[in-house]
Formats: sequence, C-alpha cells, structure tokens
Amino acid sequence: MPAARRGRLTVWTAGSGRHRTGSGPAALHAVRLGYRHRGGRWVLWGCDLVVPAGEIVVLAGASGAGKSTLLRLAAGLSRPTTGWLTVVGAAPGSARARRGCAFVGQDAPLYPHFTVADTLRLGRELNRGWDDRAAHAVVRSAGIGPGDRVGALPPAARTRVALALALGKRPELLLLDEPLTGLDPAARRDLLAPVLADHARRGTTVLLSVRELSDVTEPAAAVGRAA
Ligand SMILES: Nc1ncnc2c1ncn2[C@@H]1O[C@H](COP(=O)(O)OP(=O)(O)OP(=O)(O)O)[C@@H](O)[C@H]1O
Repeated sequence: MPAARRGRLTVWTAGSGRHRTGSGPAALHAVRLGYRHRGGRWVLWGCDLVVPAGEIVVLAGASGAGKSTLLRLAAGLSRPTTGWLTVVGAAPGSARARRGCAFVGQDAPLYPHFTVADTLRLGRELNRGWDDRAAHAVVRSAGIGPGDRVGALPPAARTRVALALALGKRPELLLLDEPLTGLDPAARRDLLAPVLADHARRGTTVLLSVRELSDVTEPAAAVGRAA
C-alpha cells in the first residue's frame, strides 16, 4: 500500500491490482495541475498524479487541502488554472469522459421530490449501458425502498442513492468525494462494500477522498474480513 505525499494531500493506492491494465492509459493523469479561485487564492498547485486504470486510489487530506477541487476538476465541473489533466484518456467534461466517469460529490445532488425508483429510472434513461440490477441492489442492500422520497432520506442514505446512480452507469472511473465523512464505522463499511465489490467484479478504477486514511483503511479491512 504505497503512500506518497503530494503537497498537503496524501495519495494511497489500494486494490488488488488484479484488473490493472499496465500498458493502457491512466484512468486519471494530472500534470502540474493548479487551480486558483476567482478571489485569487491558489488551492491546488503543481499537482502531478497518475491513477492507474484498475486501481483504488485514496486522496487523504485535512479539510481545505484541495480534495474537492481536484475531484471537481476531474469531473469537468471546473477548469484548471494551470497544467492539464485527462480522465479515461480524454478531457474532463468531454463526451468520452462523461461516458466513462461517474462522480459522487459531497452534496450528492439529487432531485429531492423524486422517489428512489424515479431517480434510478432517470439514470437508466440517461445512460447507455445502464446496469439496472446493480443500481437497485445498491439501494436495496441498505434497506432503502424504491418508493422512498429522496429528500426525506437521511444524508447517508442519499449518498447511497447517489452511489447507486454512479455504479448503475458502469463507469470506468468512479470519483467519490468524501462519502465516508461523518459516518460511523458500520455505516462506512456498508457504504464501501458495494464500491469494493464493483471494483473486484468489473475492475472499476476508484479515486476516493477522505479526511484521514483510517476512515477508509479500517472499514475496508472489515469488508475484506466479511467477504
Ligand atoms: N469558491 C471559493 N472561493 C474561494 N475559496 C474557496 C472556494 N471554494 C473553496 N475554497 C477554498 O479552497 C480550499 C480548498 O477547498 P476544497 O473544498 O477543495 O478542500 P477539501 O480538501 O475538499 O476540504 P473539505 O474536506 O472541507 O471538503 C479551502 O481552503 C476552501 O476554503
């Protein structure tokens, strides 16, 4: 489990390596990446990062370290001020990148008036190659009913619905921004389980941000023991 410092962010690589493609393009490649907010403040600079296809890579950093900034750049939601990055071999936000990536942001943006079934139906309509069984299994295994209204769900369950939407898309690269923050150990384990199962089954590359490495290493070990 090599860990390397990148400025104030720690990069930690996990995963079995079983699906690692080796000679193929990196799932994410950032070179001298920098981002400055409109107010003039740099929050990311000189960031070089390679996420090999088929790996799980964890970005650990305290609040304000720039984790969301990096993930939003990868998701194509903002543009670099300096440097460049590609995801699944394409520019973030391009049609190729949108097809190949799924992003679960911290605020899990979903339609609050939709039911869970409506939400997953929308996922099916918007995504070619949608895996309806996998998406429904992710919510069902957490006891979330198809008729539950998204806006009435507790935050952890909303994150789970967002994760179901992301995994239903069958992404090559799954970008997860602090989905474990604020959850107790059992809830962390429950949320990680479908991510690790998808990685094991399909070789999905995962880039996951956390505040502390132990937020992910402890529940991941518990999922491994239970498997
Ligand atoms: N719109 C903005 N304008 C100016 N500064 C901002 C803006 N959004 C975020 N920042 C600052 O950029 C820095 C990096 O923020 P970012 O959200 O990427 O960090 P983070 O590591 O994800 O933190 P957290 O764990 O709290 O989500 C922080 O200091 C934050 O205050």
